[in-house]
Amino acid sequence: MTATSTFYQAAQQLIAAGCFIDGKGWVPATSGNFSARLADGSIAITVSGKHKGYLQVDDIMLIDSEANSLDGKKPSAETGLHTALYRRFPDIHAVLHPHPLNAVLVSRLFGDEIVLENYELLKAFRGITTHACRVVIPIFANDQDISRLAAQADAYLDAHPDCQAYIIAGHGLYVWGVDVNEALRYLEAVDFLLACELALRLHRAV
Ligand SMILES: CSCCC(=O)C(=O)COP(=O)(O)O
Ligand SMILES: [Zn+2]
Repeated sequence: MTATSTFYQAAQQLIAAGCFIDGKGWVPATSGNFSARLADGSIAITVSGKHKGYLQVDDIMLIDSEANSLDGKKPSAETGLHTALYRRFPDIHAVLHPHPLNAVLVSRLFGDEIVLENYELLKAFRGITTHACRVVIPIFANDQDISRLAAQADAYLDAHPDCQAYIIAGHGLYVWGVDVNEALRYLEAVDFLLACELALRLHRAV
């Protein structure tokens, strides 16, 4: 397969992911960004400022592993968070960052993490084979300085290498996977589980 067709294939996957994610209402008002790492180590990523539900091939661009544009286009403002995840996890090939309502609400109501336990849907995560386990999703303070935000995530991931998603407070969610489909599965699972925790919190409050 040529480098071009690999890019085209990745772009099609990100476009389809954007349609699906937008259908769920998870990328309002041009929010969010998506990327896929190609076989040669370059990264297909959404151009900054595009509506992620209406992406065209032209709205996906190519960067190197250091976040340098390879085609003159302007990558996502949050590119540094994507490249930091690809550097850390050699096996992942997709990073999805939506702004789902449930993740934003959780970040307002819970502290610096949310603990998910005893849910069958936890088996959506790679390596989890039983509901009887504990998955922690950290909540980081938002920061307009993406290098500082990446350092915050890196410090956490150093200590918690099995972490599969994080929330940025008042902002959104990051998930990653071996491919776009796995990252999408994690996104759907996390959103469902956050909705469960929010409903429980509401139920206990009344
Ligand atoms: C309009 S949302 C503010 C920026 C943001 O958080 C985001 O996810 C989209 O930024 P991008 O540069 O990737 O379009
Ligand atoms: Zn964002």
